[in-house]
Amino acid sequence: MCFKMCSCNNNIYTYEKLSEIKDFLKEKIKNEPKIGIICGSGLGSLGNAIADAVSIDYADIPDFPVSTVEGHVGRFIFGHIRGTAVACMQGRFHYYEGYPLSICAMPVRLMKLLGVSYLIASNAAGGLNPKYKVGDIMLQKDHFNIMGLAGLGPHIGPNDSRFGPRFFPMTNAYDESILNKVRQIVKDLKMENKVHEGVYTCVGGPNYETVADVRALISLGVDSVGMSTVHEVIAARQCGIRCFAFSLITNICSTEYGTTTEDHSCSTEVHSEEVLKVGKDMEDELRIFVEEIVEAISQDT
Ligand SMILES: O=P(O)(O)O[C@@H]1C[C@H](O)[C@@H](CO)O1
Ligand SMILES: Nc1nc2[nH]cnc2c(=O)[nH]1
Repeated sequence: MCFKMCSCNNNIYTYEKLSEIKDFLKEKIKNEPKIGIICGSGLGSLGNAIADAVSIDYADIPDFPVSTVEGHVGRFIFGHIRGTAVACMQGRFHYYEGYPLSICAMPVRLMKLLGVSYLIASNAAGGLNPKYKVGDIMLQKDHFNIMGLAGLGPHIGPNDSRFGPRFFPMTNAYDESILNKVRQIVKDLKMENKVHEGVYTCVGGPNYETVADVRALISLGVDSVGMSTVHEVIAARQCGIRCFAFSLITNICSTEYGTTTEDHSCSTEVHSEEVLKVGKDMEDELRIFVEEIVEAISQDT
């Protein structure tokens, strides 16, 4: 299948096509997943604690895109976390890979067809809020949809109401009742010193931000910047999935021009190696954090 799409959005992932993919997956999995989990860059190990795991590589799913980025394995893991059936994406699709936002967010619609009613999305992000440190976690209280303001979204083009209404609110995009449960988990796990709440934004990437970009985003009230999640949450809210998302702060975005070192790099530059390393360093702590969240959500009826 050709993944090229024009901006007028002839979405190849129609309801019928996603139903075919759903049927293909359903034959391979034992239980209907209740919670969908999307692992951010370097955070794939969140899926390693899944019991009764059935792994399905994206490459083995008919007509499915593939992950092209380091830190994104490119497979679904279906199974259980603390007794709750989950569908975990070890690898997501990004706009900068050349996929339109409708394809980047398509797996969320697929998860809905599989039975998912809650989404936990994670991302690696740069910290803009001066209080943030590398290794901190930012619970997404909200997002600022820069790409949407520029007319890009997962839902541009003809609307199939089986995926949800044409117009829908985003006022409570991030579910307050899940956030309350997570606030309690943060206290119980004694993580208050490294957990914040803030506003995330997704930019097109794949380059990181200039100093001017960073200063502008800060002035707009944004606390963390990445290259994903927003369009996934939009697709999720359109089809009625309740959402929780968090950023792992993998680097601090620089508001000052750095000094150039002898090898012509810059003292304040961010590199993808450090982004992935911070994810790796945090994997055990984050896995427990996500397990607790799954358990708390599963008590919600
Ligand atoms: O998939 P996420 O949003 O975690 O990935 C972020 C954005 C880029 O893909 C990558 C940059 O290092 O991390
Ligand atoms: N756009 C963006 N994405 C990131 N992902 C991890 N760190 C960053 C960052 O600083 N900027």
